[in-house]
Amino acid sequence: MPMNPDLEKERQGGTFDVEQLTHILDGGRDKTLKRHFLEQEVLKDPVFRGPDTRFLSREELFGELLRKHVAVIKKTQELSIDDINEASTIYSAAMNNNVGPLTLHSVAFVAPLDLMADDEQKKKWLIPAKKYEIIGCYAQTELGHGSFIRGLETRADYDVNTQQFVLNTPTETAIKWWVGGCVAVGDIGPKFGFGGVDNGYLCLNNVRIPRDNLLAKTGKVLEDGTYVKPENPKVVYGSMLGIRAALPKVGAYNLSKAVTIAIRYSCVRHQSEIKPGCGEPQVLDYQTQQHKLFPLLATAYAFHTVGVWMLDFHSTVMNEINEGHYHRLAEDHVLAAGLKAVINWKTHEGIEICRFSCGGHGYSLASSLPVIYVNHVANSTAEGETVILLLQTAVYLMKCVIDLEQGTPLDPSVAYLDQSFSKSEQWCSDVDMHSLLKAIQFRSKKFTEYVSSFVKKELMATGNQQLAFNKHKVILVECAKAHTEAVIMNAFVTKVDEILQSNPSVGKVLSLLCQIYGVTEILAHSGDYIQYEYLRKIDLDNIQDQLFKLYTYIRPEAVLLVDAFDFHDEVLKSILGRYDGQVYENMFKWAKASPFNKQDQGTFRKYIQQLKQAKL
Ligand SMILES: CCCCCCC/C=C/C(=O)SCCNC(=O)CCNC(=O)[C@H](O)C(C)(C)COP(=O)(O)OP(=O)(O)OC[C@H]1O[C@@H](n2cnc3c(N)ncnc32)[C@H](O)[C@@H]1OP(=O)(O)O
Ligand SMILES: Cc1cc2nc3c(=O)[nH]c(=O)nc-3n(C[C@H](O)[C@H](O)[C@H](O)COP(=O)(O)OP(=O)(O)OC[C@H]3O[C@@H](n4cnc5c(N)ncnc54)[C@H](O)[C@@H]3O)c2cc1C
Repeated sequence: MPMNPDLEKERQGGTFDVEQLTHILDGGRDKTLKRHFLEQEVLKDPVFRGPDTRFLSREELFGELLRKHVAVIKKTQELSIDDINEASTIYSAAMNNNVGPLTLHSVAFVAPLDLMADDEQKKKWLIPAKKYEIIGCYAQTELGHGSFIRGLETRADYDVNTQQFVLNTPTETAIKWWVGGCVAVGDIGPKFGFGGVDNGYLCLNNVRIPRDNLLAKTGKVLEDGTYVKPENPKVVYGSMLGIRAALPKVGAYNLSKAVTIAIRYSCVRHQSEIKPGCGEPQVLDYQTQQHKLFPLLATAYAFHTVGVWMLDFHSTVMNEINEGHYHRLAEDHVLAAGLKAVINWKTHEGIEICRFSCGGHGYSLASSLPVIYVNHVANSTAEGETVILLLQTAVYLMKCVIDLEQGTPLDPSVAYLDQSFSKSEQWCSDVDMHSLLKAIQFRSKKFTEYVSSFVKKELMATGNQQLAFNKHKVILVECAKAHTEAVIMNAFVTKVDEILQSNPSVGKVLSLLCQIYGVTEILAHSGDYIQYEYLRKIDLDNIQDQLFKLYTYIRPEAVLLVDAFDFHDEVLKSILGRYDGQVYENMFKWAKASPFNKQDQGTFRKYIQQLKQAKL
């Protein structure tokens, strides 16, 4: 199909090599080539062809996705793929923006086995689980409790005579609920999205399991029922850490899809007139459309950068723990918690803004933006609800303030809390990314000190830490968000500095995005900067001008920056986001193909005719 002339023109501009940026995003040219190969292995294989999942009922969708997910597993085994990113490429190429039914098996069943099973148990369960010879799920949440793990009611009573645990869900609120991939007892019913996963319920009534079913690499129960505590009790929470550490990159992936769709479509869509008689401009030429989408484009790059960094950090900590070193578990936990919470929340807001920016066609499943949204938004609840996780990060920051007072060294990701910040010169409208980072770190430091003063006062008054925290949860959450933004901006600036050395033209365009991210974050909290006397009104006015100026620099690069995400049309599965920009013809073709247009529903005659007979 010929290229839409608008997109063709967009692709003639730009100041950087798109392919080189794709290689950077993938982690190198070889990884890009391998990704292309794996995508083609899926796209050319007829087993992955099937009905458009956007037209399917819940039951049909589950069946079709299970069929495809099994084919993904077979293809992954056939190609002997064990790299997580490569396996994800095969999965994403097949799933059409859905979550596959066996996802929980790999992310929530295999991972804890890897982390907490001893060698014997690994042989017995981990090896067959990795081969899908046994399928598992993660049944932690109950009807009555999800966030508050210490409130879970399920019982596991040890029967010393039979060396067994007797499992019971003694109350209705104890029923295991939301269990993804739980095909045992029942499905919890239709959901907002996640239609590909059969989230189930599980009632346990004197279910007996052998003593050695308790994963024994950390804690264990001896034959006489004695419980041997793990060296570090918190490692038991580690099974939730793995998914949380991966979800920032999942957020970046989903936001990258949404901005690709919205920016390409905004170049194809012409609407209204700026100068009468001079034709309808591309909607991306409106400053308001740029204000919706360019901060999100910058955010997608920022989230990808910090998502890759988080996964590397987590993998290093897990290797340390496997060797018995737990000193970085706390930092890993609060980084994963804060990044998972902030990134997934801002991503689902961003996907919605992308949908809105496509007008009516964004609301159609033809755009796939609703599909991407409803499947992504679960990530702000699943694997740790947003506020719950931010509170974890906030409590850690309160401890950092005490550590600072006591002269205890801080973890690297919070070292800036021990720095002094000063800004004397007036900001003009070309503030560099390092100065923006310093400002964001300054705000986080001041906010942490401010919140800590309230918590301390409350602690003095009540002597109860939980009460003190509970009274100030709103500002504790904001404090955790401020710190997480400092982590994100630091990762982005560090990566862009590195790229400026290796590939100046790519680095330069990314530094513009980094400035957009930083300026947007500062303007979103301008009151704090005035209150802490770090910025004056003139500074804020100047960086507002800077933001609009940055939009003019990014405008000619925008399509190339989303092309660099390199989503194959079959992976993006969006008519608005097609690489060739041939939207209208394909929208009409897609609509005509809808089953709703295929068979005469018969309902018209059945009901409307009655009205006519009723002599209106
Ligand atoms: C492609 C997308 C796929 C997505 C699939 C999604 C599938 C979804 C699966 C699920 O949803 S599984 C269920 C997830 N459930 C949760 O996340 C529950 C959230 N709640 C908790 O984690 C805990 O209740 C809590 C909020 C952490 C509270 O724990 P607790 O009541 O024990 O009190 P605290 O004092 O806060 O914590 C004790 C101690 O432990 C440290 N800690 C807590 N969590 C972790 C962890 N994950 N890793 C390491 N350390 C942890 C915490 O910092 C405290 O340390 P100290 O302060 O005592 O030093
Ligand atoms: C798509 C999806 C898939 C899932 N898959 C699984 C799975 O496979 N296995 C599994 O075990 N679970 C699963 N879950 C459950 C998930 O882990 C829980 O929903 C999540 O942990 C939130 O707990 P909750 O539902 O009890 O919400 P609640 O904790 O009841 O939250 C309700 C509200 O109360 C607030 N709140 C709660 N506690 C506090 C507090 N201490 N301070 C301040 N505010 C508070 C929360 O912020 C929230 O606004 C899944 C959930 C979803 C949506």
